[in-house]
Amino acid sequence: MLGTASDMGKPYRPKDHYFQKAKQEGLRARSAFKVDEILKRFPGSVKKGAAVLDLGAAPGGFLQILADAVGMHGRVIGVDISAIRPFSQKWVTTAVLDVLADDFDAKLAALYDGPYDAVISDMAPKTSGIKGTDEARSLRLAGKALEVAATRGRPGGTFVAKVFMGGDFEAFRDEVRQHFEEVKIVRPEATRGASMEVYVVGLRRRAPAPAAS
Ligand SMILES: C[S@@+](CC[C@H](N)C(=O)[O-])C[C@H]1O[C@@H](n2cnc3c(N)ncnc32)[C@H](O)[C@@H]1O
Repeated sequence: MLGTASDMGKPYRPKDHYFQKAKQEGLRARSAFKVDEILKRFPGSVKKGAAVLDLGAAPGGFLQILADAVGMHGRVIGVDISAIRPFSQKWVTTAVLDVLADDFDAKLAALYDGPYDAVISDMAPKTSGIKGTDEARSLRLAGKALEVAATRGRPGGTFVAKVFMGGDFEAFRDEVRQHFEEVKIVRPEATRGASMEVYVVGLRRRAPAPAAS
């Protein structure tokens, strides 16, 4: 994992401290620092040998951190509507997939059928500039990530999803609580100053209730 960064570039500056730092460290995106911070805050949330799904993974900053976190005996599956430059690590698989497409679940199962120890989403919609619309689109993506975690996540596993604050955010957090024993809201240091984004972290996925007979 990466060294701790305490000097933050909070106001929006496209080539800010984290941008420069990512470049120096050979990272594909400054967002790598966000997942790095989340993994450090919750030790054991992604362990060596784990199977991790990264939704909205392009260009691959999160994937670089996750690949190191799980190591060669783990699996990392990264999907995005944009293509992701391939990884040299054999345990990292990437694919172009739209999580909102009707055939997403089947295509994901064909890539790796799970179960996943962690489902992580950094998905963000194309922003319209209309606050309510962007919040609703963000929640739709996060809601899909939660659905995947609830169906393909291993009991005891981890969930992380980026969400724009506002709108039905609280209802979403409550929904995450139904599936995970502990829920935390994290705003990593590398988050840009004006951004409304936070990460909802679900720890220790509850075992699904047995089907009624
Ligand atoms: C902030 S970027 C992710 C950055 C990435 N975590 C990294 O570290 O490189 C958000 C991503 O969400 C993806 N995305 C948005 N809608 C999506 C969808 N319906 N299905 C899959 N990916 C989607 C975008 O294409 C974009 O690459």
